Amino acid sequence: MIKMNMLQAVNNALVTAMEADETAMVFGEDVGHFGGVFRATSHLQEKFGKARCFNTPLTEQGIIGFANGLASQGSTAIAEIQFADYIFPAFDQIVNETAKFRYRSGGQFTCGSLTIRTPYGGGIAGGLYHSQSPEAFFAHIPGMKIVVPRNPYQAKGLLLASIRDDNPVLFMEPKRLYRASVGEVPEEDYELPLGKADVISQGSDITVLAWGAQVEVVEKAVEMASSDGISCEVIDLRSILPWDVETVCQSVEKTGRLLVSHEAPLTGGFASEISATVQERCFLNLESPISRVCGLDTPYPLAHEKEYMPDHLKIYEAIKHSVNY
Ligand SMILES: Cc1ncc(C[n+]2csc(CCOP(=O)(O)OP(=O)(O)O)c2C)c(N)n1
Repeated sequence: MIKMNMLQAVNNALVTAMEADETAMVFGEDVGHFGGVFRATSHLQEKFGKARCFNTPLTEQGIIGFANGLASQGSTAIAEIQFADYIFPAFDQIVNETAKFRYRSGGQFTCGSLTIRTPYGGGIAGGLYHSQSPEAFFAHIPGMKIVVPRNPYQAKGLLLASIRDDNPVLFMEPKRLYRASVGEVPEEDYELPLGKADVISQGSDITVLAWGAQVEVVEKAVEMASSDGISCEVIDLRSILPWDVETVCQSVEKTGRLLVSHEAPLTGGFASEISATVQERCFLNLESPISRVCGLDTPYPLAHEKEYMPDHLKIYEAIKHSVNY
C-alpha cells in the first residue's frame, strides 16, 4: 500500500491498465505531454509513447466518434473528456453509437472496451462550465455503465474494472477530491466490482445514500445526527448504472426511511429514479416519505455556489425531519 491522492490513483490505474494490455490507449484534449488539465495522465506519453497516449483536437464529438471506432475494432479505448460540462457535444455519439453498437450490429461489434473518464462536480468555484454533475442524462441510456468513485482506493479499483468491463463505461471523477482525498492504495493490480454499493456504516433509523464527493458531505451530517441519538446507515452507491437495488432496498427494509443526496439539480436527478424504485419495492416498510436533498433547480451558480449545494446542514435538517415525521 502507498499513500496516494485521487489523481495519483487514477494515473496509477491507467499505468497498470496500459502495462497489462498493449492495445490500451489514452487520448483527449491536452492529455499527452501536458498530462491533462488536472495531470491525471502525467508521464503516460513518456512511458508508453505517442501512439498510445496522445492529444486530440478540441472536439468532444470527434473524441468519442474516434473512440467508438477504436473500441469496435478491438482496442482498449480510454478517452478523457476534460470536464463533464463539455461532454454534451459528444452526447449523440455516446447515446446513439457507444451504447447501442452491440445491439445494433446483432453482437457483431461492440464499444464495450471504451471507458470515458471525466471530472464532474462543484465546490471548486469553477462556475457554470466546470461544476456540473450530468450523471442522470446518461443513466437514461441502456447499454452503458456509470461509475463514480469517492476515494483513491475506489478510483484505482473501479477504474481498472471499468476499463476491463465488457460494456462501455462512463467513469465520473469528483474533481473536488482529486487532491483533497488521500488514502492507502495497493500498488498491485486489483478491481472493485461494478454495480455494487458499499455500505459504509450500519444504522437502524434511516438509510442515507450518496455517491462520489457527496459521500463525505452526508457523513458530516450523519455525525451531527448521531450526536442527537439518530442511527444512520450510510451507503455509497459507487455505480449509478446499474445501481445496486438489492443493497439499498435491504437497508430501507431495515431502517424504514431513505434520504438520497446528490449535487445535480433535484428535478430529473437520479435520486428520483431511486425514490420511485424504493417506494415500489419497500412501500410497506416506509415510515416516512423518501427525502431528496439535491442541488437547486438552477444553472450552476458561481456567486451562490454555497446556497446551491446540498450541504451537511440541509442534509442534517432533512434527516431530523424524516425521523420525526
Ligand atoms: C467544448 C469545450 N471543450 C473543452 C473546453 C475547455 N477548454 C478551454 S480552453 C481549451 C484549450 C483551447 O486551446 P486553443 O483552441 O488552442 O486556444 P488557446 O486558448 O490555446 O488560444 C480547452 C480545451 C471548452 N471550453 N469547451
